[in-house]
Amino acid sequence: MPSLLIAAGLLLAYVVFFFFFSGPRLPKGFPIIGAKKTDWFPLLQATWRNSFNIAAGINDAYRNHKHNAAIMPVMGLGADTLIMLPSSDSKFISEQEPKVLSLREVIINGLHYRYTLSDKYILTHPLHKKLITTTLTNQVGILLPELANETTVGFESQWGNDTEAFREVNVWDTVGRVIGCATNRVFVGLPNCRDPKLLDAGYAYARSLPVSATLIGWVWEPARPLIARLIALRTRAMERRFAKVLLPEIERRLREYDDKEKSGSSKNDFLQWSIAQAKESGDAEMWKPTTLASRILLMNMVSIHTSSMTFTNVLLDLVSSKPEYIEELRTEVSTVLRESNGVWTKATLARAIKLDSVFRESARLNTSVAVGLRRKVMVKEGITTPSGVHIPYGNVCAVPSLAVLTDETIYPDADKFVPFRFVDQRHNINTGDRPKDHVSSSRLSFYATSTDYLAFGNGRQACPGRFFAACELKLMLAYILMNYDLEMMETRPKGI
Ligand code: HEM
Repeated sequence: MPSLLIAAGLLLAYVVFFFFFSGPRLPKGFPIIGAKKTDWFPLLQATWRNSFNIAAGINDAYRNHKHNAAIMPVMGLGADTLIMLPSSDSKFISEQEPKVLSLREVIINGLHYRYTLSDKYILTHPLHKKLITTTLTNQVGILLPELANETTVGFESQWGNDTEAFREVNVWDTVGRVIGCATNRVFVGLPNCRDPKLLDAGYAYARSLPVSATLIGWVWEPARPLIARLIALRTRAMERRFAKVLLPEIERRLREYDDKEKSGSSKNDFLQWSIAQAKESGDAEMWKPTTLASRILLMNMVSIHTSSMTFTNVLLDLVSSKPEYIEELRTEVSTVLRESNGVWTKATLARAIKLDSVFRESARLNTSVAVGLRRKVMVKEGITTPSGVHIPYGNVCAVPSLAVLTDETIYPDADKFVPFRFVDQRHNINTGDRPKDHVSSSRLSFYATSTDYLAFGNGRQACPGRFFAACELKLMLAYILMNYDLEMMETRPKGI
């Protein structure tokens, strides 16, 4: 009995410490989303409710606190407690530089990279972001044939090429595999991109990381250096496994780079660009083989799950809609391809506006970014937003993006999948005798962000990989449409 009492006392002390004394100073007087008047521990009980039904919390924030801020306690979003701002503050947040409001700090803290990633250098020197925005985005057109080849090889192996009988496939698993190979074709090239050991380790790391990070988040901070390391053992083992497969290739390329420095390498992939970038920086830490391997692992982390989720959703939306939509898409794809002699180029993809709209619409309805524009306040004096909210240093703010993306006043029939919604909007911009407004029209393409469309975030810290992702995913869907018959489903499987 006494030991039970001691355990209960310790638990209570922990809960009180965790929720009332840990973390940054919260602004006072704000309503708590998810709390009820009858709650004994409003913050604690609201955390529980919000974490298990985040959509309800977000919709509550949007409906009931449209013009004022509220506190949203929730586990696992990069902070124990978010300051949910009215969406009218989205523009202001989007415009802030990382040294004022930082997304990276949210990611690093949320995923507890201090314990879950061995190489800290890539966190303090996130040069991969520059490579994504510049080299990767510029090279996408040149890399399309390789992506197309990997798509064909991937689907033939995952879905087969039986022309007689339908076969049931697990979309998430098979698509994840194809995307893993195609993306790594661009990251590390052949033959490593098809190495199941590399793909499995990258995948396992991405799966175990959020679990480890969530568990670490529950550990009392002073005890973390010890306990967190134990929790992260599996995640770190996956990181080592990934590096083990890639290290021989990295070391070979580093030797080749030094030999051929004057003549240049024949490889055109992310690893090669990272080596060149590291060597140009003159900082030997940057070209340590393990640092380069961790950078590629991080790239796998940020790209493959997001892209697989987006693609799985688009496919499920289409097969649960109308066969006419699929036919319209097939007609568009075959027309644009015929016009470019059967070769995919950036321009060919840009002409497939129905294909583009389907992705934008599906990502709107099924966004994985329920809480958008998460940013940590980095300035000691805190920030004051245009809506008049003052957020002290160290807090994490956000906006209810899921609710914005399904707001009837912005997107009529918001709960419905309307695949060509953005094609119609583009036509409305360019009807009549007015000169064609290509700029406004392109603002409705899949990768375009705005305060009303936060599937890729928005502003200075929006997803840098979205141009690449959009090209890769559209190419893959076009392939499926032209090479497979899809059996329609009566009910759209629920996203979990
Ligand atoms: C459909 C697929 C994808 C989706 C839905 C997606 C979504 C996002 C979102 C919502 C953010 C946060 C932006 C913000 O808060 O303003 C983000 C950040 C990021 N994304 Fe993506 N992403 C995708 C694919 C990719 C790919 C393919 C890459 C790499 C090639 C990538 C690299 C990154 C990086 C590095 C960041 C962090 C940016 C920073 O630290 O400032 N993403 N992504």
